Amino acid sequence: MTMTGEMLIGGGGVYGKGVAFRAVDPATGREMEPAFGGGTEDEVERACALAWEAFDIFRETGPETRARFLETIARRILDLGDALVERAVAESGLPRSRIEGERGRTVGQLRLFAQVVREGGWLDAHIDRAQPERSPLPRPDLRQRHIALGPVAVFGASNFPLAFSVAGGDTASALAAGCPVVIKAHPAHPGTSELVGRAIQAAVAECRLPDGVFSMLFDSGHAAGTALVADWRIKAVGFTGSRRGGIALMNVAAARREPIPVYAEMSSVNPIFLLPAALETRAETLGKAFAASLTMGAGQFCTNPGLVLAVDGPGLDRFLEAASAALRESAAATMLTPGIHAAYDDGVRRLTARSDVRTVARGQACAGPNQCQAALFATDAAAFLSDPGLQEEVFGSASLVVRCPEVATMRAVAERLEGQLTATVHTDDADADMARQLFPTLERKAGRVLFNGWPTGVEVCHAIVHGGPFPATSDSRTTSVGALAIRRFLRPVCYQDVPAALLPEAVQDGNPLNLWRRVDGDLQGPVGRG
Ligand SMILES: NC(=O)C1=CN([C@@H]2O[C@H](COP(=O)(O)OP(=O)(O)OC[C@H]3O[C@@H](n4cnc5c(N)ncnc54)[C@H](OP(=O)(O)O)[C@@H]3O)[C@@H](O)[C@H]2O)C=CC1
Ligand SMILES: O=C(O)CCC(=O)C(=O)O
Repeated sequence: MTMTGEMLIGGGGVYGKGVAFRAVDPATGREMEPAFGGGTEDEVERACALAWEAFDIFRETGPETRARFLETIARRILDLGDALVERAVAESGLPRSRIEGERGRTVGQLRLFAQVVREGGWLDAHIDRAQPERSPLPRPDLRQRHIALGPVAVFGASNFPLAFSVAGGDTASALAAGCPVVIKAHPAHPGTSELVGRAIQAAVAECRLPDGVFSMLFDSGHAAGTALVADWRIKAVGFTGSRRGGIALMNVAAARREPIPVYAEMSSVNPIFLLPAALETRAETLGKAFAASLTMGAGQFCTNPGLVLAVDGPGLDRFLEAASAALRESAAATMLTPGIHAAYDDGVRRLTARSDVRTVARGQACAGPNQCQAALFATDAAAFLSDPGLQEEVFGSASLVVRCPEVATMRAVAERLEGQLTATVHTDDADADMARQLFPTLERKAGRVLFNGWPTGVEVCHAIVHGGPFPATSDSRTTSVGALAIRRFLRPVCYQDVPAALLPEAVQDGNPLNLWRRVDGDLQGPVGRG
């Protein structure tokens, strides 16, 4: 498949009339062909009009049709073969093995949502039958199911060119819910986006769905993305990126005549709590494993361990020695874009310049453009508690260790943290009481609490939560990874005394979709699915 630089509007390709841009290979700093035409409000208008036209038909497609559509997208992404992998490697600077793994995750995610759609639990069907004889008032017939919210705008993320981009988790979950998707591709990987977008477009045609189910826009500035979120036909937004970008889009969504939900995953430093007995027994192992988690993918994960809390003492010293030794050995790695690299260097410079922060170790020096040289810093709890600026994420392989005088201070620091995607505790048996005391705070602060592991690497499954209180996300009630993500794009509708002939299948008397349903308060299983 050749790249044209076109946006995909419904079934067609349109070369944008806005400012054109090219992808940059961050490993060489060189621009790549072709040039991609930036979108204008005309293309946003057309994509939204088509999505709206497609909405009523798409949301009422049966579970089997929608599941097959998701599986067809997965197959067509795999059919792109090496061309996709090579382009994604060149545009992101990420190693081939990582991109191949990410492709597997993307395809697995689409297939997981196919399974979720078929199973039907997302419809959450309830029936409370009429009680005409009830006194003092009769009860009407009431039935409830969930329906798709409407067309969804998805902003592709820079740091996952496949799994959080054009066919990533936001797109898969929105399509699974029955929402057409208009994606604003990330300008860091437009070629990868076009290839994947064309695979989705071909899947739409193969499954004979309306063209407007999927469109993809480019934007070389913020105008098209802003117009997309402001368009009345868009009913929700999925975003992964910076706090500034996420908040800007939340403000656009909130200022509309009809405000809409924005599910933005933004900023997290993912605190690691090293409890005393764990440090005592395995400080060296912890230090080495921490450095591996910190430097994975040049630290360009929102789950990167950017903050470490421990009680000051010999255990922490041993941890720092081991982590520093591993970091000093770590090669500098290419970052995703020149902009992300510049932001990283700025953040490191800011910390280095502070008198209350000590530079503990740096990774190997940069050997090419846009490289991340890992950095480990330390401060004390008093300094950390007195300056909220020390909580700010430095996106990349940088982390700050906070030395606490006692365990109670670790709790005090935990209480002052902003919302997080993850919180991790390293414990041994002798730490059990302290872990129990910390636990309620961590549950309040984070979407995922982990013990004796590292936060990088998110499992795509039913139980995962990749979310958390602000600023980790804009809405802590849900997740952007895993099966539960479909809920973001659904809303309940109640049908009161609606004639049988008009009732949707999910709440018809004969249970034609063979669902689990709650009928008059009792959970009833589908035939043959016990
Ligand atoms: N926590 C996390 O998961 C991640 C955090 N980041 C952070 O974000 C920084 C920049 O990376 P990037 O991925 O480009 O994230 P951004 O938030 O800058 O951009 C993400 C997407 O949103 C668009 N966008 C940003 N601001 C606006 C706005 N005001 N109005 C309309 N659209 C907007 C961007 O368009 P355009 O590119 O045209 O500006 C891009 O398509 C990193 O240095 C890092 O700090 C990045 C990735 C993941
Ligand atoms: O660590 C992961 O697998 C997911 C991380 C993520 O969502 C992100 O970095 O944006």
